[in-house]
Amino acid sequence: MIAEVIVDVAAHPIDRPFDYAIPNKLEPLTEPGMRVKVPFGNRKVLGFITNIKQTTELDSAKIKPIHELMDVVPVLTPELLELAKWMKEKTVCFEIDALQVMIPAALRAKYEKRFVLKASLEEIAPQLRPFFAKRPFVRASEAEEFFSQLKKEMDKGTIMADTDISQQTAVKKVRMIHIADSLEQLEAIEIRANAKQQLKLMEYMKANVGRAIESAQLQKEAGTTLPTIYSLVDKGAASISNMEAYRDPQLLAQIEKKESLSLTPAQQQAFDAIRRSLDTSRTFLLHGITGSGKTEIYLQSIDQVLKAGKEAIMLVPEISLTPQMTVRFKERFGDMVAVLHSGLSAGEKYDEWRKIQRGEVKVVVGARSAIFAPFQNLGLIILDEEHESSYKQDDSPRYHARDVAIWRSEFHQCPVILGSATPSLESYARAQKGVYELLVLEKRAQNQPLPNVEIIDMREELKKGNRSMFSVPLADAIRERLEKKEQVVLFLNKRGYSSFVLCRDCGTVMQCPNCDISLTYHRSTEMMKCHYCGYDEKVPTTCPECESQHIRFFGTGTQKVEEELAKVVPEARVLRMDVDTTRNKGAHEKILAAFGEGKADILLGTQMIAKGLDFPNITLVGVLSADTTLHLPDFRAAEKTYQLLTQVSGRAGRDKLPGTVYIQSYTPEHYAITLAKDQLFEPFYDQEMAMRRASGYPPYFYVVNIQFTHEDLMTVSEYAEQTVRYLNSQLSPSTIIIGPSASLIARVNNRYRYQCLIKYKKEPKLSEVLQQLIKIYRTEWLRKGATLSIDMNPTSVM
Ligand SMILES: Nc1ncnc2c1ncn2[C@@H]1O[C@H](COP(=O)(O)OP(=O)(O)OP(=O)(O)O)[C@@H](O)[C@H]1O
Ligand SMILES: [Zn+2]
Repeated sequence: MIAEVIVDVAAHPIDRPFDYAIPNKLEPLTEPGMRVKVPFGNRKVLGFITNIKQTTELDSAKIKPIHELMDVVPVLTPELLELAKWMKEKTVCFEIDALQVMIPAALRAKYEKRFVLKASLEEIAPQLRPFFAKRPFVRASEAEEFFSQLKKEMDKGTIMADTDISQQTAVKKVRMIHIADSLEQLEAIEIRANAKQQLKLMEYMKANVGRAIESAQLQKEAGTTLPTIYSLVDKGAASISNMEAYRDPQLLAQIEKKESLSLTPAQQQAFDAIRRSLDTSRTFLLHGITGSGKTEIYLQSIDQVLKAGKEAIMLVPEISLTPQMTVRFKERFGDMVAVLHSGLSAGEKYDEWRKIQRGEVKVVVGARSAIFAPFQNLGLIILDEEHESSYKQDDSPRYHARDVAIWRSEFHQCPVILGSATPSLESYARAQKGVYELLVLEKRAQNQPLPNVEIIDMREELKKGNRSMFSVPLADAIRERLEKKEQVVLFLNKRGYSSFVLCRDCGTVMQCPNCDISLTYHRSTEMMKCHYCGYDEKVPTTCPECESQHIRFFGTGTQKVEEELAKVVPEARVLRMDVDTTRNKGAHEKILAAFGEGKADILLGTQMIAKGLDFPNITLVGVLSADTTLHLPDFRAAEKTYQLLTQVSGRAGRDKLPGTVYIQSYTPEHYAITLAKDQLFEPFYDQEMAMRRASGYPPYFYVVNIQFTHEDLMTVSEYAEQTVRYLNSQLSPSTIIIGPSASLIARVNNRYRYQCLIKYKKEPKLSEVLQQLIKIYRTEWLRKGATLSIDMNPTSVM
């Protein structure tokens, strides 16, 4: 038998499976979807079996055997293997990348450098012998000190360098103690009268005949120690076994079950439409204003699916959204829910994934990659906040979870729900055309009014002499809420700029030496850091250009806002939520829980607090600067600004207390801001669509972004130019090719970046042309140190 294997070798010019012989003894065990270790060139690499067949066209004498089967049960279902082929085609990626992204990191290939002994122990240098005494190989990390000696041995041929796949043992094991089944058996055991500890444990065991208990738990309950347990085990009072266990990622210990709410008429109508279509691959766009009760519709739809014996995937955009959402799902579905997001450790993710694979859970709540949950009987897929750009992966495979969801829904004949208060233009346009079915919730769940939104012209504030980042009305409103013991959310739209270090005398801004970007100032460590390559250095005391001592940080990071805020309302208790304060595991949950319990008056944060928060006591939301996303050189700038403002405004007045929002802006007349004021989505949609039509951007045109990098500026621009010439000669005349031009950040990590853009309406040859381009790249440019990335339907073109 022959296995077709997709190997983990990225640089190969042609992306295709390779044939390997299945050794006889492995034959009955081998199935498609399993991981294997196979020889490739003079290395061993990881691969995935995608097919098993009887014959090969290759010379059977030359065909190499599979080295090792790495799974007992396939990690990929036939459906996912098929999906990978589709992703390769649609996103122009390597099939191996598509396969790897579908499984938890713990199962992905990890290669380990090591040194293998090729002679007898006596033949190598004495200092090296202890290393090889135990095993015939040594890991590179273990022998760092002896590298020069190892090199000498390698020259002699007594030791060889090698890489191997390290199999991670990610399964957690716990020690179980099984107390003997019969009381007689226990009573027959003799214990010396002075062995107090053993006697005490024996009493416990007699009261718990036949029980199996985790060792740690037993030690706690019986007030005993492991040696004592072992001595009774030796006497035959109990037996020990190791049992596989799951890590529990839930910081939220006890969650009580909650019943479903009775739906409002509007919710009922949307729910009925979904319920009627549970056996079809229909896509719904649930457009409901903030606080309109979309989540309740998700929950009740999933309930229907579970009753029909099927499974559901619930996607949320970011980890910060997950805690509240997770709680709501656990309240409703208890142990049926697995959670998958980037805040979990690799082991925790692997455990959650195994629960899905084994059918022990029926629902998964997770971020983007949870779309690959290996359910086999899917009944519903939901994308909450479907407009979020985090649903698109920004490195290979550059897939969009929405596209994958729709592919899987066709495979399983089940519906997809795309939910949002601010749908993406693409989705809304499809709903207008009838490709998606539009469901609308126009009112908040309990008829609460939308918050009253005020736009504040910061230019006027400046004219009045207010140089602070808080306008007078916002500062007054904050004070008023503090008096009434209500809560405030302050939102800093930080994307696109942050604090940098500037010399006030000569104007020099501290730049990263490797990238064309300024360094970001980190107050807690007094360091300046490059967010692109990780370079960091201490803030200098004098300017490196003019030696002035007036070198300061500039800009508005959250820390700076926090300081200013303390001047406005010194008595306020403030919680800050940004990249810095959420670095530790579980930090999101803790901050949000503290705020929910009223332990702070003000929650100050970046993008991560803009959506999902559902706290009854928030009555004021302040947006410190609405403009930062608006002026980014990107065709989605207005859309993103509108979405953000709507989302963040929606955090106010969700319960009984009415909400107010202040949006501060230097361009208050921009339509993205004026229309966000009243959450007027349709007018915004119409206006933005007109802009997109005029400038030839999605959803009127499809866009492909092609980016090159190279250490040498001339080389990279040369490749980009060749590409543009090639595209022009191949693609149809109605297709527009823009560029080549240097990217917005023209150099990262000492590599120059160039890009070009394809805009097309219909381009039957596109896939073929791009494949050809990739082939040129892989056979020529790659060897000369270039990288090429192709992004189909990019979320941004910066
Ligand atoms: N049928 C209902 N009866 C009573 N309360 C409801 C009902 N549906 C939803 N709610 C409540 O209304 C609030 C808002 O609902 P939910 O969070 O589901 O809205 P959403 O549309 O998902 O909001 P957003 O998009 O702003 O996050 C919640 O506190 C929820 O418990
Ligand atoms: Zn850098």
